[in-house]
Amino acid sequence: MIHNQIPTDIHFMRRALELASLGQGSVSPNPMVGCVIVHNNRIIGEGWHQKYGSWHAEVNAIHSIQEHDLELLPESTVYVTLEPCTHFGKTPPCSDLLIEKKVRRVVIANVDTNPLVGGKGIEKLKNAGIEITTGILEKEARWLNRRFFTFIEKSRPYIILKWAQTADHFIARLDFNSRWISNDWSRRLVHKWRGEEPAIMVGTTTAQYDNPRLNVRDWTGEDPVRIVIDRHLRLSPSLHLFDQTQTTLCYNLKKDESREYIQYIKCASESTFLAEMMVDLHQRKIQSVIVEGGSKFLQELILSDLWDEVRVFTSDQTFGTGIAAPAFGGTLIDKISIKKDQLLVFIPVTDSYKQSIYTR
Ligand SMILES: NC(=O)C1=CN([C@@H]2O[C@H](COP(=O)(O)OP(=O)(O)OC[C@H]3O[C@@H](n4cnc5c(N)ncnc54)[C@H](OP(=O)(O)O)[C@@H]3O)[C@@H](O)[C@H]2O)C=CC1
Ligand SMILES: Nc1c(N[C@@H]2O[C@H](COP(=O)(O)O)[C@@H](O)[C@H]2O)[nH]c(=O)[nH]c1=O
Ligand SMILES: [Zn+2]
Repeated sequence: MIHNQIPTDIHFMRRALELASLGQGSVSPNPMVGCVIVHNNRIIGEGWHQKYGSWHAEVNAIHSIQEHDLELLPESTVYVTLEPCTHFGKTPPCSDLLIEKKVRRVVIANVDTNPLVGGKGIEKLKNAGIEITTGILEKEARWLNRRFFTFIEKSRPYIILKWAQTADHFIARLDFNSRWISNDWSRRLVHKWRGEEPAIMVGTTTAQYDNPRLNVRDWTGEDPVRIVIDRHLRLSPSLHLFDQTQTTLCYNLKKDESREYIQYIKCASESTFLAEMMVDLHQRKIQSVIVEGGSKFLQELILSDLWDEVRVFTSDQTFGTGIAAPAFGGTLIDKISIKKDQLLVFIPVTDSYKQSIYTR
């Protein structure tokens, strides 16, 4: 590659990433993918993967090209955030399409670690004589698709732990009342987040005392699948979680049972409970989950290294006494003030690829 091509490649890949991000919340368990087609520094086509099961980014980008520009394809560069696919999934392989259109060059951010694709797309394009560049904005693209890559590489959902704590680090009063620690604006942001993940999870005591709805009310977005831990089936069926307005999965040690909106999933033992739950969630293709407490359950996940992001709101209220917030160690990657609340975002210390984005 000619050295001075890199700033140009970064410029157009940034646009492709921007387009990819428009698929957030609609494409899971697929990755978000964006594509930009460029001829002589002019964008002639753009597209992104818009919905699970629908056309891939490359197809949408090619379809967006105006009739009179189609002849430019053999002299064009395709910027795509993920290696083009080679398999017949819900749509035909994108690598075949790019070969058929005889594009000159393909620039890729991430090689796909999906075993169905893994390097095969690049190989196929190269064999067809197409020039390939990889690794442009690789870390940024991996961060955007962190849910997808974690799901594929760790065979479990990407796990976001979220809680609100007082300035003296309590998540509830001693009588289990936690309404409300964070302010209206922070809680509205949480509703946006709920719409961004396919599933939301809480522990038994939280389900019992808060009787949460766990839906998206203060933002627009699809309601996530609700997941509750109730190992000994102590929860009352009259809770909102079981109101049949949305699917609820209940992981327990007692029974397997499937009803229209409620599925009880039995894990074999206490000691393997969390691991079994992860296997089951992976099988159900639940790519990510936001865990909204309580403290005990969050702590169990932290102790088992089952987390990828912590988002914690700290308000200016103090309780003096109460249920302590979970303890954890992580690397701070973001800090935002929301009126008087402070939102801090952490990732595990060991996640070097994510950290490198923030420490450059
Ligand atoms: N401020 C905030 O952001 C939030 C505050 N809250 C507050 O927190 C309080 C409840 O929190 P807390 O008392 O900590 O309870 P939790 O809601 O965390 O309930 C404890 C959970 O941990 C499970 N558990 C315990 N040990 C294990 C293990 N080894 N493996 C797997 N699971 C395990 C329990 O299972 P089981 O019981 O089935 O045995 C139960 O589901 C409420 O007052 C609520 O209002 C809740 C959420 C958020
Ligand atoms: N108290 C508290 C939170 N509590 C979380 O919100 C849940 C209630 O959800 P819903 O019934 O859908 O409104 C509750 O069970 C707990 O998980 N969240 C916050 O952002 N800030 C707060 O101060
Ligand atoms: Zn494809």
